[in-house]
Amino acid sequence: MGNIVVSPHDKEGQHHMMATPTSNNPNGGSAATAKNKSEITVLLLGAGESGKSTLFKQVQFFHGVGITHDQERIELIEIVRLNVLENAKNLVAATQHLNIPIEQPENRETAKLIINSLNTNDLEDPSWSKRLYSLWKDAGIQKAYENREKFQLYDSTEYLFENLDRICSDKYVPTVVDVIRTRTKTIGITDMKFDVGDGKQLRLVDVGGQRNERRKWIHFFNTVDAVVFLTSLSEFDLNLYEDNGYWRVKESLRVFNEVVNNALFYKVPFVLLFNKRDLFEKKIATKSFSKYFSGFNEAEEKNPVACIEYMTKLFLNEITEHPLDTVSVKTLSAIDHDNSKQVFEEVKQFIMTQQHRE
Ligand SMILES: Nc1nc2c(ncn2[C@@H]2O[C@H](COP(=O)(O)OP(=O)(O)OP(=O)(O)O)[C@@H](O)[C@H]2O)c(=O)[nH]1
Ligand SMILES: [Mg+2]
Repeated sequence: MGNIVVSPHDKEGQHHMMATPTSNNPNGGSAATAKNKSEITVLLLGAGESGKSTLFKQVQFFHGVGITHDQERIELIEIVRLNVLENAKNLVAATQHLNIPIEQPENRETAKLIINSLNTNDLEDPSWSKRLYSLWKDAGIQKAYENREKFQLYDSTEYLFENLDRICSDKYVPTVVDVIRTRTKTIGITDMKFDVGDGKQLRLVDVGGQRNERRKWIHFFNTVDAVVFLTSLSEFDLNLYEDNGYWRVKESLRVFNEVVNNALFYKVPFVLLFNKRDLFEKKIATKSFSKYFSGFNEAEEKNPVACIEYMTKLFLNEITEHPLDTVSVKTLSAIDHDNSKQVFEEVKQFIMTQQHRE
């Protein structure tokens, strides 16, 4: 894999980690306006929190793009600590909504400060590591955490609380894993380019997946050479962040249907990535999968392969207008560096092979 040029074109400046601007064009450089034969544009699509940016960051990392500037480090520290605070706030709020008492008096004090006044600067203090960890271990907070399908909580909550020692140190430097585990909803678009041989470059485009971000997708549809659609396997018991009464799986199927059957994508190589396999396998060990899918055989609900086969059929049934021989289905655990590398390599090979067929 040769040179890499990374160009974040994030109009609203929300998601620009570890990248060096190469263009000021808010539409995303030349490929967005004039199709360049030597450039293969691959669009990452999917609903919010499906893992698009996580995969994008992994691709950046395995192309050698690291955290290079002090300013980026400062921004990342802020993002990681903000994730800690948001998770802590959501957990405390959940104890109130679910009527679960926080057991220890000192943890109740910490909870009050979290809701009323704590900010990210306060977290640059090891005493907060102890206080937040004690709160995390409180029986009341743990009970709320066990019921996390009833409210909104980031997937990396446990990871962040288990790493408070580092995160609340004044010497804290975010690691690659911290960056992969941290959530920032994407607003606008981010892209990167890298050589893929034969004098071609692959341009990977990450967009925001939440409802109000999706109207921006259409701007790319004319220029896309392949689509990678992510959906989270572990969202079967969750509702949307932006609409707490709407089932995430239903949303994901709906968006998939709209995209895969779009006339502009007819014959465009299409990859369906079932992400968060790690979380999914943990979840089905303790939660009933069949409760959410009336057509699924309850006797099979602890078997991940059977569950994934079922999900695959569910998604493939949505395809009415797209030739099935240009669709590939894979599973992924985007927080796993090696798995991401292997799966992305397979995705790339699939797209390149499809390109040669044209
Ligand atoms: N455990 C686990 N967590 C994951 C996986 N993929 C992503 N995550 C986490 O899920 C959260 C959301 O991932 P993002 O990559 O931000 O999701 P997105 O699709 O870009 O979301 P939007 O930008 O809102 O569209 C992050 O905290 C990630 O660390 C996975 O395979 N396993
Ligand atoms: Mg994103």
